[in-house]
Amino acid sequence: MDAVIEVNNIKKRYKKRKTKDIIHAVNNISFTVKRGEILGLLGPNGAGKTTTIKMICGLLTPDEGSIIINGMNITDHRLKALHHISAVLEGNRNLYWRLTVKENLEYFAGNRGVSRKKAASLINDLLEKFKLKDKENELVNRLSRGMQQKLAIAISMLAESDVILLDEPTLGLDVETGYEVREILKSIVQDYNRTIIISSHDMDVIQDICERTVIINQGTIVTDDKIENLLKLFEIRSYTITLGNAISTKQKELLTQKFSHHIYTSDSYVTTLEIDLARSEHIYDLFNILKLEATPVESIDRKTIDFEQVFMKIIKGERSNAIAQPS
Ligand SMILES: Nc1ncnc2c1ncn2[C@@H]1O[C@H](COP(=O)(O)OP(=O)(O)OP(=O)(O)O)[C@@H](O)[C@H]1O
Repeated sequence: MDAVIEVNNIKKRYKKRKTKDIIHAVNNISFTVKRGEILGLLGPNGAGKTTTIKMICGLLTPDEGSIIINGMNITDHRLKALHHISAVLEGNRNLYWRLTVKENLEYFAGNRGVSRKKAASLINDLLEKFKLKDKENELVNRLSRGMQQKLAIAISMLAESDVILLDEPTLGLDVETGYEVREILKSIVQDYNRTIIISSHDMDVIQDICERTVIINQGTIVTDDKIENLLKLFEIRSYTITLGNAISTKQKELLTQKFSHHIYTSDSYVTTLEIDLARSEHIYDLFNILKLEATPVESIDRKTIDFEQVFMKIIKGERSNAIAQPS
């Protein structure tokens, strides 16, 4: 496998200032990222995403474990390894607000050692690609948040590094600009063969642009899999069953004992049972409960499920044993 990044058993602890309590922000995380991949790093607030990203781009040093970039350990070959990484962490905060769009690009090109000759054509390409050409002479503090975010990502492209790390790149953007940023990120991977790690709370963005996701909760990985697989897995196990009549108290008790995640609704029009099965063969247990009172089954539908629901189920620990455990 052509791994650009290998994260091996990294740990990071913080000490709370007042109480001196230890927080295990990242607790033994391992994953790899292949060239040309867009990996989504997900997790609820405080899960450890930013700490992980900051360790990969060298802003924090892991307490334990190693990070290998293009075969180089960042502890042993810090400068060389970090040369392959660009990060957009707090978007517009890194820009020079009193310089124009073009001046910002020129400044950062010089800063990253791009020759003047090469910089001119590179900057022109980026202005075109990011649809910022007509704003090139505008001061950054006059730009919308979306334009500033696009400029921050364009700047991350100047160093021509293999990997781009993005923390919440669409946060606070309107729908149209958010969409434009997604398209730009996809094309960065396709046209420039870059690798992207993106952290976001926006599941639509993750579902749209990432093939694979690493989900972190309380400093550890709970899932590392293709988004497509996770959707399929949960869709297959989530059913909506319409029943011909209401079920008895005995049946309700058995359902609660057997299936921790189910919703039963019954009114004068319709009786339905929404149920998640940990294993597909558990459907037979359900049929046995229905058979007790000869409850007729009118229809069985697989529930359609979006990635946001999958994410919530995984975070709440409702994932089935069938989900691949991180190695
Ligand atoms: N400098 C710090 N000092 C002490 N604790 C910290 C520090 N930075 C982060 N933490 C704690 O470490 C844990 C992980 O934080 P981190 O910012 O990595 O999470 P996150 O997944 O990026 O969260 P969010 O989505 O809210 O940005 C949290 O409990 C956080 O409060």
